[in-house]
Amino acid sequence: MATYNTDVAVIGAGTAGLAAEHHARQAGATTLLIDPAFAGTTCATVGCMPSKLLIAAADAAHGARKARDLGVMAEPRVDGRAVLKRVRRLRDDFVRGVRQSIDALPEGTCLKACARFEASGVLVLDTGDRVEARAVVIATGAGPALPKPYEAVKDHLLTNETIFELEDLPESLGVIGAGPLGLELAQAMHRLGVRVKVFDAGDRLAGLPPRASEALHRVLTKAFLIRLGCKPEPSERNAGVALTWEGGEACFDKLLVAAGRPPNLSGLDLEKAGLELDEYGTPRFDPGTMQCGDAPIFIAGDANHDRPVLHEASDEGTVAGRNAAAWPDLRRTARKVPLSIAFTRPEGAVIGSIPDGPGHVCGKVDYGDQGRAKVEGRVQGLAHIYARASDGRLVGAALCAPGGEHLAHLLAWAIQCEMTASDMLGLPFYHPVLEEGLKTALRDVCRQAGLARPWQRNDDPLPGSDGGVPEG
Ligand SMILES: Cc1cc2nc3c(=O)[nH]c(=O)nc-3n(C[C@H](O)[C@H](O)[C@H](O)COP(=O)(O)OP(=O)(O)OC[C@H]3O[C@@H](n4cnc5c(N)ncnc54)[C@H](O)[C@@H]3O)c2cc1C
Ligand SMILES: NC(=O)c1ccc[n+]([C@@H]2O[C@H](COP(=O)([O-])OP(=O)(O)OC[C@H]3O[C@@H](n4cnc5c(N)ncnc54)[C@H](O)[C@@H]3O)[C@@H](O)[C@H]2O)c1
Repeated sequence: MATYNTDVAVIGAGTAGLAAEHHARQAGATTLLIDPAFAGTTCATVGCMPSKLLIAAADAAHGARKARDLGVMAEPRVDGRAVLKRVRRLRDDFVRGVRQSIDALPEGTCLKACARFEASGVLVLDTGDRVEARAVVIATGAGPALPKPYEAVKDHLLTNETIFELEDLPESLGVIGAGPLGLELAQAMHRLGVRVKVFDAGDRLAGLPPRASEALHRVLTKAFLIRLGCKPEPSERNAGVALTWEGGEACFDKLLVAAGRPPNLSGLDLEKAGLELDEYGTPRFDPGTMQCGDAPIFIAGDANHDRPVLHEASDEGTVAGRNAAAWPDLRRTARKVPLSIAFTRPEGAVIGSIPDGPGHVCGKVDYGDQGRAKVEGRVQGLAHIYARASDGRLVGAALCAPGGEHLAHLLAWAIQCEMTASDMLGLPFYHPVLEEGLKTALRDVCRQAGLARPWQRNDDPLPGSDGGVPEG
């Protein structure tokens, strides 16, 4: 049994943990990085990358099928084994890249073990070794929730940790959870020819505000069933699994459980670290420094359940690592504008803050009537842009729109640059592009906020450019 001494111990070698270790070392600290597997990050192995690879195949199948609307006849034949083989092959390339960066860490940095706290700066490992550290970064990520009723049908369940290992596509798939994870994979599977139905206990899709969620619901339910406000009961049925709900029943080969990803904190014995926990058992922390209370303990990435997306895990790890190394000399960061994107088609996105109540205006555009969207045969969705009524300063937006992943970035950047709707209208908009749709919503903001539009620009609608203003 060894006792290791270090300046900074990082628990978890995912995106947040790797960033924390790197930046603590850059700041001059000695470091130890502890992980039971060093398998690669969630993003590369079972998250962002394999899901987007599956979506890429689904886009290809859908594009071929839709081509006939443009007068091009094609009938796709989906080879499920080949699709999944490509997903894994390219996924493994991404994972190899992560593993190479782990292999390149200075010798002795990595400890292959599961860690838990014995005291504030003391960790015990499941190898029996101990680590004593001046500061600790918790970067243990999150894992799939398994609601109790689903334990009885375990053999038929898939999660994001197993779905990409399938050798072939199932014939049918029930999806529990209409968050980004459930919806992205449900739509991809549907487009690849799998019979899909989605169930969610809540009333929103992909965490979107009501109007954007309704718009996405309208589009997606043209293709497959989505039941909201529904917690079906699972049971074994022949070689598959049945879901029963009030007034209905359906059988599936497999169920994908996408019911959220709570942080991996339960095995850490956080109470021994003396941390104050919130009602979910997550340490209270300062999002400007990532410090937990006033302890020399920092928490980053999905483990803190604050902004569980990749770019935030990376940034939070950077701040946590730097501050752990310099503790008690902490540096505070201003957070980026919140940005989350669900890669459904059309994409759903929430940017900044969605205000509720007076003091704000909401400019709207209907992508059902937008020039470039018509050209592409993608006339679906909307964008709502929120701004302060007093000066038109942009504060947030919700989208369900073709090209939404790009529109969302433009809006996030404009909000972070503290632009007004008029400022944004003053920027170049090429023609004919999906971005032109945003001009309708920005003009709508200017009108409602009594804001002058740039005098030297013609921002009136061009034929076949802007979308219409939706009612309501
Ligand atoms: C299917 C899916 C798709 C996604 N798509 C996107 C997307 O398109 N865009 C986006 O921005 N985000 C996406 N995300 C979210 C993104 O993947 C996560 O926010 C990000 O990977 C979190 O990184 P992390 O470092 O916090 O956790 P992880 O990468 O999960 O790392 C946590 C590490 O901690 C280790 N660990 C756990 N407990 C212990 C312990 N006790 N001791 C030692 N080590 C421990 C684990 O082994 C693991 O290596 C997706 C997630 C999923 C599941
Ligand atoms: N594009 C992206 O950025 C992306 C994609 C996939 C996943 N992710 C991340 O992965 C994490 C997990 O995603 P998620 O979609 O699973 O989480 P989520 O929490 O966003 O959604 C889970 C959904 O499951 C529903 N649910 C929970 N228990 C249920 C039950 N018993 N029956 C029916 N419905 C139930 C909830 O109402 C909720 O809508 C999130 O942190 C997300 O940010 C991100």
